[in-house]
Amino acid sequence: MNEQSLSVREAIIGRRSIKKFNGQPVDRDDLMRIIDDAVWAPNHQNREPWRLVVACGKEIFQLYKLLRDTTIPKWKELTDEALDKQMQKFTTVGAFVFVIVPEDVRQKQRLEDYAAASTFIQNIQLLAWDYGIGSCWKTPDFLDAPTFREAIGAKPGERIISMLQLGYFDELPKAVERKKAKEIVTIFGKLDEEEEKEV
Ligand SMILES: Cc1cc2nc3c(=O)[nH]c(=O)nc-3n(C[C@H](O)[C@H](O)[C@H](O)COP(=O)(O)O)c2cc1C
Repeated sequence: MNEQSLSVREAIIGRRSIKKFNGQPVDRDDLMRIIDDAVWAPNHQNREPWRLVVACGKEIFQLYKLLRDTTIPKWKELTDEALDKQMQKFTTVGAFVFVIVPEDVRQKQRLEDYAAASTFIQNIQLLAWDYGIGSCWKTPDFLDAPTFREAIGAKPGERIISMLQLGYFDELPKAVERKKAKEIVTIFGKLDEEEEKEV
């Protein structure tokens, strides 16, 4: 159960993508609570354009097999040790969340739905962070592979937009500096210096 309570600012600034997990499982009830809160994301016309396929708890072992077959096609030729090593990037993850979005044929709606689902995913990441759970939004090419889509249960007209990995970690990665507001903001209507002198 969550005892922490970060401010929104602390969660936004402090969250980092975790790419190295320590193998501790994520409790499914915690994950379901996080998802129940994350759905309060902005979304146009309340379409709630997302559904999730989650692998957490003992079902995660089924997903490992799928990830093995998908990413290491010649796995049978490897020693157990070599296979374990290659699989570590998956087997140390505490939970996987595949986020599936409808691909509306209308471009505006499709973009809106992708944007809304992105805010939903960030909600999951920030809420998880508050539980002490790290995450990384991953978009490997295999998310679009027909065999993988079928195994996950993505239907025609749906897109898997994220393999969200969640789990516990021992090391906090260093943040890469972000641009400051003054580097990315143009004040609309602001006179340039020459014009200001003339006024
Ligand atoms: C749409 C999207 C796709 C991403 N795909 C990957 C990915 O495939 N592999 C990966 O390691 N990180 C991926 N990331 C995570 C970024 O690498 C990470 O957010 C970025 O390095 C900034 O680090 P931070 O999240 O710790 O601030 C993705 C992030 C987003 C938003």
